[in-house]
Amino acid sequence: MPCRRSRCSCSSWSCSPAACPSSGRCRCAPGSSRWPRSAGPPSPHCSPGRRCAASRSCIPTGSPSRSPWSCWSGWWPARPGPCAPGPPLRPTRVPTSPASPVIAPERFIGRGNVIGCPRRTLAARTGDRGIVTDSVQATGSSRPGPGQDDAATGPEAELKAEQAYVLRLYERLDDIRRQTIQLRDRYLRDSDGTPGGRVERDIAYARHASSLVALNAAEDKLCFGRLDFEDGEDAHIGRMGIFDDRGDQKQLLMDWRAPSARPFYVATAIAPLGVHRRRHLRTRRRVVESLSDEYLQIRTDGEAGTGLEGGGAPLIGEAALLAALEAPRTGRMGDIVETIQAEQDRIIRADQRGVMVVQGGPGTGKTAVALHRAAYLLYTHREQLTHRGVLVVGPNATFLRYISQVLPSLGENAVVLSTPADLFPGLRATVVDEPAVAALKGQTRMAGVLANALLDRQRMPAVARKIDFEAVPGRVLTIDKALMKRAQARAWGTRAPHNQARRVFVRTILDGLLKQTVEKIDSRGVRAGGEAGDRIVTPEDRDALRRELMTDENVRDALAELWPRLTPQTLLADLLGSERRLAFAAPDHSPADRELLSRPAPGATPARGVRRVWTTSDVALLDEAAELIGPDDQAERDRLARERTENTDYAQEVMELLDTSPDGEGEGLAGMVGMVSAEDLADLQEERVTLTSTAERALSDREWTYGHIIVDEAQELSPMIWRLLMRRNPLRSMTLVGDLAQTSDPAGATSWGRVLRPYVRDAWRLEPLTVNYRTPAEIMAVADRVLHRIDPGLAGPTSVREAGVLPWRVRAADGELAATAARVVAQEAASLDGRQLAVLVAPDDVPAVDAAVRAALPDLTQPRGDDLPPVVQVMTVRDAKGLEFDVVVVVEPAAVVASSRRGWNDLYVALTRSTQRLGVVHTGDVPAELTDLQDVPAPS
Ligand SMILES: Nc1ncnc2c1ncn2[C@@H]1O[C@H](COP(=O)(O)OP(=O)(O)OP(=O)(O)O)[C@@H](O)[C@H]1O
Repeated sequence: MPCRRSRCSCSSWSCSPAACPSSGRCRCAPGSSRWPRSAGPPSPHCSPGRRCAASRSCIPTGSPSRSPWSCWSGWWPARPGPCAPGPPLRPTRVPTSPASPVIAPERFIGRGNVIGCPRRTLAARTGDRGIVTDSVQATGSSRPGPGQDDAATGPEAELKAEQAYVLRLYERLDDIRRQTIQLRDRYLRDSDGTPGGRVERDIAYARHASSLVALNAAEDKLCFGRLDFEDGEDAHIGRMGIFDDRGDQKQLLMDWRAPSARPFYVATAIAPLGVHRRRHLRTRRRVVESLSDEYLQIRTDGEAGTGLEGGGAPLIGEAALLAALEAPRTGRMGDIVETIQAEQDRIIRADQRGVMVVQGGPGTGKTAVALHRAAYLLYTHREQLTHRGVLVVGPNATFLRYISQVLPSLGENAVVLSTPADLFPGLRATVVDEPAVAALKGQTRMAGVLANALLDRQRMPAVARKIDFEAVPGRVLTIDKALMKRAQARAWGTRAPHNQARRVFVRTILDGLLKQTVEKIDSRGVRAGGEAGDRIVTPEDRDALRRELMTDENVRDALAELWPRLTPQTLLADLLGSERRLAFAAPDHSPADRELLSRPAPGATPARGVRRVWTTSDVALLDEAAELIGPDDQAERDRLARERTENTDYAQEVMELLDTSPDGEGEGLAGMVGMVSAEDLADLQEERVTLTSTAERALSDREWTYGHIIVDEAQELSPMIWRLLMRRNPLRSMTLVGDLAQTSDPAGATSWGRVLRPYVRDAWRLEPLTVNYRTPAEIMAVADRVLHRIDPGLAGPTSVREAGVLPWRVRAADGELAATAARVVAQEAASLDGRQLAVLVAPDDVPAVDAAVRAALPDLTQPRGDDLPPVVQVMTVRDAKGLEFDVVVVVEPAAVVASSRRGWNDLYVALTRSTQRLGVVHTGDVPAELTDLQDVPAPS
């Protein structure tokens, strides 16, 4: 029998008042005697007949395409098991000791000459030995053009030979481009005009147009490497595969993602993989500017000679790598396809199945690796992934703009980029909750709160509901408690989400009301002298009565009251806006927490007619609510009907316009009038709509499931957002990149195991990144002290290079913080030469510092063309997440630390954004970790 305690949210068939805990609220606990054993009506907390392995209670999710049940903290596990406690909260840094099994066995083995590098890598400075590098740079006179004399010898000859080869590649690229354009245009011309032909034409056109985009993307740095093998073979490596169109159709250029190109990124002198020489080509447009060679044999004849015991990181293509790292930042991230390092390559090419976590400190290339992995997976599993799409989630819109060029530059456009806040179609949440509210809304128990909120809307009143219905004798119909309960039980029995289950609820109530109506009419007939058992109401009358009941306003009102049709927005807005509903749905939250939940975000004033301004933390709640409620089919049908009418009306207008237009330009179309109906034209319009790209369809469909999901800054996501993402990827093919030491979101992660266990148990793999490519060693030494403050057990990544400049600090007089910061920034800006500078401040200091810096540097604080950010920007650390700048000035670090619960993590992030120079401006004391920064006087 169902639980009958008045405030019990369990509704389980196996709970009886006697078995209910004395708390007054019955909770089915896994394995307890109250845990239901036989199938009964679904309850928001119990899953019939099964034990939950991962949580104390479970809720139905109801989407037929997915697992029908999910735990509060994840999906219903495939196999039942015992509840397991999570791992300790303490962030666990990946081991960096040589004994670690996760570190590649190859060790770095030195280098020879590096020409044109202003500074040497730390590994070079420590005198490592092994791979021998030679570089050749083109002089103005040595750059050969087509048909130029090739008589030079030695390095110059090499350069000329490469130039000739590269020109040949570009010729082929031009050929392929021409052919693609011809094909594309032929499809346009030759379409047979039938609806099928038009669809075929559009698909072919889209395919060739996208190939053309990829071909154009390959134009810059088409070829960047070459491998010479010990057996005398060689291969050029580049952005795409190119084959000769003559003779034996030999491969001229190998796509960097092809398996055979792998030695370019991982071969070392210890494991040369058959490679004798690795060559990096630096090109500008179609001109080869320089070459640098690494010989992967161990020398025995000189200083750089033998021995494998060098220290430092296993760098590949050091000259090219250093050139890339020393280059000024542009405000947009670039690809690293020429200089991917071995530990990064391993991650990029890893099996797409399962969940892989890439944990690495600042600047270790997590973002770069994640994006190159997307390109690699699309190349390797093109069919599957273009169809289902790849989703890349980044922390905010600024970050997405920052990385937006990387995949297009690799020729890949079929990727959906989104912030967590944009993952609920049709909603653009920009308002941010207070940290305490965001932390609460991010907790998994909010799933239970929403399930309770829904249950609240499905509760039946304690008294019968009377309905005024004209067609029945006495004009009154009654929905009594028994009928309500029967309808409720049948609706629950469908295990469908709320809106779908409503159909069954409504049908049951209507059946009951119809029965009453018929009985009343029949019994009136008996009273009027008929025989008992006579049927006055014919089957046709029954149908008519049913229709009347369905359309009767009073009946509809009663149904809407008993089992309302809901949207996620109404459910959540009603919940957060009502003390009573919150008290019912969140009984385990303290009154103070419930008050926080109901609090509108600071500065968020709803517009007229809008009940609530949605915040970024509401997105996951809305998605969860949508999962419980299910789509409102009726609303969708109404929308489609409305769209259809609009399209037909529009088409009708076009037809009328053509009919009256004078002959001339529109003649062809005007001639069609009379042959084509407005409906046909409307069909054409709808056809166009269905041909939108995978990315567009995926973004507009909440139930879309992606082939692979990549999450950057994954440590920032709340448990509720993880639930949303897992629903978008039931196959659990995911790459998550992040750094637990950089978590700043109050609801963010402190342990990967804790995040993932509810969804995949322990079946996820950890890949570490250990080398910092961004932050110079001098700055990292300071950041490491802050990291030690966060957790003495953590070790930061090893910087790959020094910048040659020590970090410094300037003390400002009291009340002079903003003005001094502006003077410091102006002084730095004088030598910026187009490089990027960021001023990172605590949120409260942004207005004053921003105003002072803008006043001092009005030109440099304006956005540039091509959607590029200003050269000088003032921002919070949170907004700078994932970004990097040539110069960083941190203003009042103590305020950064004090401004949030994870202030030390924020300071760590702030200190590690710079690629060259770091300065600190402060009034009060700096944190002890920064006291030994070089003290310099304030500029006047
Ligand atoms: N193999 C490489 N070759 C050239 N540049 C690289 C390489 N790896 C990383 N970089 C560069 O190092 C910088 C830092 O990379 P990225 O932003 O991906 O690091 P991250 O680990 O995501 O950093 P954070 O966690 O601090 O945001 C970028 O400019 C990137 O282009």
